[in-house]
Amino acid sequence: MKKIIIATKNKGKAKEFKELFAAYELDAISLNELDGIPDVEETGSTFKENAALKAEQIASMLSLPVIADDSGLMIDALDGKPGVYSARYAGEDKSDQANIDKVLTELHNVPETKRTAHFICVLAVAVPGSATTYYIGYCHGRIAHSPIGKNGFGYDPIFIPKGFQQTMAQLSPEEKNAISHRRNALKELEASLNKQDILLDR
Ligand SMILES: O=c1[nH]c(=O)c2ncn([C@@H]3O[C@H](COP(=O)(O)OP(=O)(O)OP(=O)(O)O)[C@@H](O)[C@H]3O)c2[nH]1
Ligand SMILES: [Mg+2]
Repeated sequence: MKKIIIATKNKGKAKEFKELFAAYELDAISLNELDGIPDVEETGSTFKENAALKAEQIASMLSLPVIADDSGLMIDALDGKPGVYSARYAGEDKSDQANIDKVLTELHNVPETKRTAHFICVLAVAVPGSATTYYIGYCHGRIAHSPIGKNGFGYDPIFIPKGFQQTMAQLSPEEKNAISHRRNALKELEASLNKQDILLDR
């Protein structure tokens, strides 16, 4: 099976990319499967900048084509927060539980109709010697009043996708992968997947 490298150390993302790329008969290799890859500092102020930093630094380190995902949750009542800081919203230790608690506290007293939010995923494709390309996907929904469900990762237990009555964490992996921001970004990339030199033969 051909391989593709995804510059992430997030186990939830890595699992979803394995599942999503399997549909294209591609094996998505995350940084957790490679030895000695340092963390890339996410110093950008936009999803695009951070996705580029991750993809380009790892691509130049490995001299191989690399895809990176920078993603997050944007809540309308919080002026788009947690946004680019989604992973570290409640602190540097990147605790999903603490992030969820912080969001629910901030949305305390915000009524149903004002709890709208969306996930965003920006994929950056870095190929050594070529200009980096970008693909964006969204998933719209609203924030629940309490966490429910055990699937997924991050804010999934408090995110109810549009058209659903359950949280993302109550959906099966197949259901999430059919509607997620990551899926929608990958749909944009799909057309150039075979055109671009981003697949590894070994
Ligand atoms: O409920 C969720 N379902 C999702 O599908 C999802 N996608 C992103 N997020 C949140 O946004 C941060 C990304 O930050 P991020 O792109 O910097 O990734 P990260 O730091 O976790 O790993 P890496 O890929 O950088 O190694 C994550 O940690 C999560 O908090 C999600 N939450
Ligand atoms: Mg990160």
